[in-house]
Amino acid sequence: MTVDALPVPGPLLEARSVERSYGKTPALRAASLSVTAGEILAIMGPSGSGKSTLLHCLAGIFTPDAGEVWFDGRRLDTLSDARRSELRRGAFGFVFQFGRLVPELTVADNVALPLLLGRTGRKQAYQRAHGWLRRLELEELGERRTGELSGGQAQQVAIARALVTGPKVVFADEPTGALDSLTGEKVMELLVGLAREEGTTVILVTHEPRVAACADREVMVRDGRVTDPFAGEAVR
Ligand SMILES: Nc1ncnc2c1ncn2[C@@H]1O[C@H](COP(=O)(O)OP(=O)(O)OP(=O)(O)O)[C@@H](O)[C@H]1O
Repeated sequence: MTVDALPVPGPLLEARSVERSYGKTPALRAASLSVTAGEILAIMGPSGSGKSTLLHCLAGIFTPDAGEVWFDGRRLDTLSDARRSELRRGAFGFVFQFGRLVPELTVADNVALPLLLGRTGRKQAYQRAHGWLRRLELEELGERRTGELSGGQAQQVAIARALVTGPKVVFADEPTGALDSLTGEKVMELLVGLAREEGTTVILVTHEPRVAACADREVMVRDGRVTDPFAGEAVR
């Protein structure tokens, strides 16, 4: 065992005293958080408190200025950019507020894309993409351009794209933020239902208590620190 290896089982993903600033603006101050495999966690907190920055650090998109991030028994923040990108492609899926689908591509292309960017062959990538679209009852949209979708349809396609690689963790940053509340609820039910079926961990940033209520656990970020909203104390 190397110094940078944790015994397994342990937390699947963990931030340890993570600090991160934008220039002189501190966004995270000793933020600590740990998530177990299969858990659905909601991160809440006021605007500007550091939620998105924490999500980006956990996902290995940002590297912390100080502190550590561990994933599946390995130190994530000290990996090279190339290794972190590879790990993100294979083990993580992402759902963003506005779907962020590629408008020049069809729905099926968008869902197949994470596989095509990895090492999956074209035929298999499209088979899997169509399989997910069937599962979501969206198959008839496969050849449409994403600009022709409603907001709710676009988020469902984004969920298919996030899950198509069979990720261990899905990061969702305000996934219902651009939707009306009924559509948002349906999108959340879909995401949570599929994650539970697949055993996928979900880390969800949201402002909406109703969305957070779908999670197994809620934490609050305030002034760059993670707290338990019920205990009002820092989370270990
Ligand atoms: N690119 C950036 N450049 C400078 N400051 C930034 C940048 N991104 C975020 N910040 C600042 O860092 C702090 C935390 O921002 P972050 O986006 O993580 O908060 P948040 O809780 O996700 O906010 P919101 O709920 O409004 O999306 C804020 O003070 C914000 O103004």
